[in-house]
Parts: sequence; C-alpha cells; structure tokens
Amino acid sequence: MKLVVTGLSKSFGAVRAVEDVGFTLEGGQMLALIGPNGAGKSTCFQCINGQLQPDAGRIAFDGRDVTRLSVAARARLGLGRTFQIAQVAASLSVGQHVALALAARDPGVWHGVRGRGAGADPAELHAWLERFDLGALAGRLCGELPYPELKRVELASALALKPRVLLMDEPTAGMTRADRRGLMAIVKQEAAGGLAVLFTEHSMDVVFGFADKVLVLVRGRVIAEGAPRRIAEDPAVRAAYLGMAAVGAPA
Ligand SMILES: Nc1ncnc2c1ncn2[C@@H]1O[C@H](COP(=O)(O)OP(=O)(O)OP(=O)(O)O)[C@@H](O)[C@H]1O
Repeated sequence: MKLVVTGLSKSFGAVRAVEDVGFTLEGGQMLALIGPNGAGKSTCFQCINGQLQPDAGRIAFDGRDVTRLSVAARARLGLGRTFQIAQVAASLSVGQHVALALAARDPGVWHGVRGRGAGADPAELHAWLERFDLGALAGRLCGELPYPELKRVELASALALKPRVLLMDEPTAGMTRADRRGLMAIVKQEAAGGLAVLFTEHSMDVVFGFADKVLVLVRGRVIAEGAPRRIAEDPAVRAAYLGMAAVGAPA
C-alpha cells in the first residue's frame, strides 16, 4: 500500500490554508501531521479523505489517482477514517454499533442477499469486541459510555471495515495521557499488521511515542518532515512551532 500526496493546495478566499504539501505514506507506517492552530492540518486531512476538493495537487492510492473521488468511493478502495459517534448512534449498544460496521464490510448484507439483516457473525463480533477490550461493554449504550471507551468503539468500528489506510483527525483529543496511550497502542498494533495510519495530533507524547514519521505544517506549508527524534531536535521546528518548552524527549 502506498499513499502519495503531491502539490496539495487549498485556499479559502485569501487564506492559503494548505500550500504545496506532499508526502508518502506506506503500509505499516504511522505518520503524524502536526502544527500550531490554523496550520492547515484539518484542511489537508479533509482533502485526503475527500471531504474537501483541493485547488491543486494529486492524491494517489496504490498508483490510482483518487483526487476527485467521493468520500465513499475512497472508503471502498480502503481509505478509511474514524468517525465520531454521532447522537443518532448513541442509542445503539456497543455490540450493535460494532456489528453494523462489521456487516457494512459485506455489501451483500445490505442488499439482503444473505438474508440475515444487518447482523454480523456472532463469533466474529465477539472476537472483534474482545480485541478492543469491549467484550464486557457489548450491551451498554454508546451514549452512556465514558469517553475513552467510546473512542475505542469508534476505532473498533472504523477498523471493522478493514481499511488499508486509517485517517484519524485528533484521535486522542480530550483524553488523559494513560487513555491516549492505550488507544494509540491498539492503533500501533494494527500498523504492525500492515495498516498505514495518518493522524493529526496536538499531544506531543502521542506524536513522539507512536509516530514513525512526522510532518510539520506551519501556515499551510511543510517546514519539516522526518523521524520524531529528528523533528524534536529540528531548530526550525522548535523556533517556528513547538517552542522550547513544548518539545518533550522522544519516548
Ligand atoms: N471552511 C473554511 N472557511 C474559511 N477559512 C477556513 C476554513 N477552514 C479552515 N480555514 C482557515 O484555513 C486555515 C487552516 O485551518 P485548519 O483548520 O486546516 O488548521 P488546523 O491546523 O487544523 O488548526 P487547528 O489545530 O486549530 O484545528 C486557518 O487560517 C483557518 O481559519
């Protein structure tokens, strides 16, 4: 798997949110997109997942140009993302939510071909829930879950679709350090199995603890790219973005 982004640019009126951004992401890698507020992380992220159309640039997925494809078409090719569990899904149980995601992987279920409604195979569902330490919570309503567990349900549901690239926009926002690390450890395991991961992140312990590669954006442009240790020591990064105090030692 290879995701190649070249010359990505997007403006909003006079604001050049993203300018000439490029990078390569391969299977098994975790790439963190970082930068100060307003640097263009979300805009870049949304151009890649298809929510926004870039003004210029190309996004190639395994050699195929996906720049003009819809979110759904990208997802079908294996470009997956985590979604925040919306209000409507809050009334589903954990088991139901994950079962829907598992079933959605198989279009036959939706077309009634298998005649089993939207149910996943119970044994597969059980194994999947256990993998995310959600077995004991299967009957709980998503809307009543503590935040870290809810984030695990979102991740379990996104990965149930078996993406080859997982896009996560601020996956650990609002979590404690321990919960952040717990969630990202699961993602890291998936990456070890060949999944490519692109995530935006503000928590430096997550960036330096889990990313294989870091891309630093400042005012829409890439100012540095490389291994976390190199990025942490990069004077331009320290000066332009992180600030001396904010850069922790790489984990
Ligand atoms: N829909 C929009 N309309 C107008 N300007 C926008 C829009 N979305 C983003 N911008 C502007 O583009 C620039 C980049 O914003 P973006 O949200 O991509 O940055 P970010 O790095 O994700 O920031 P944050 O860390 O605060 O979420 C900012 O100046 C922002 O105000």
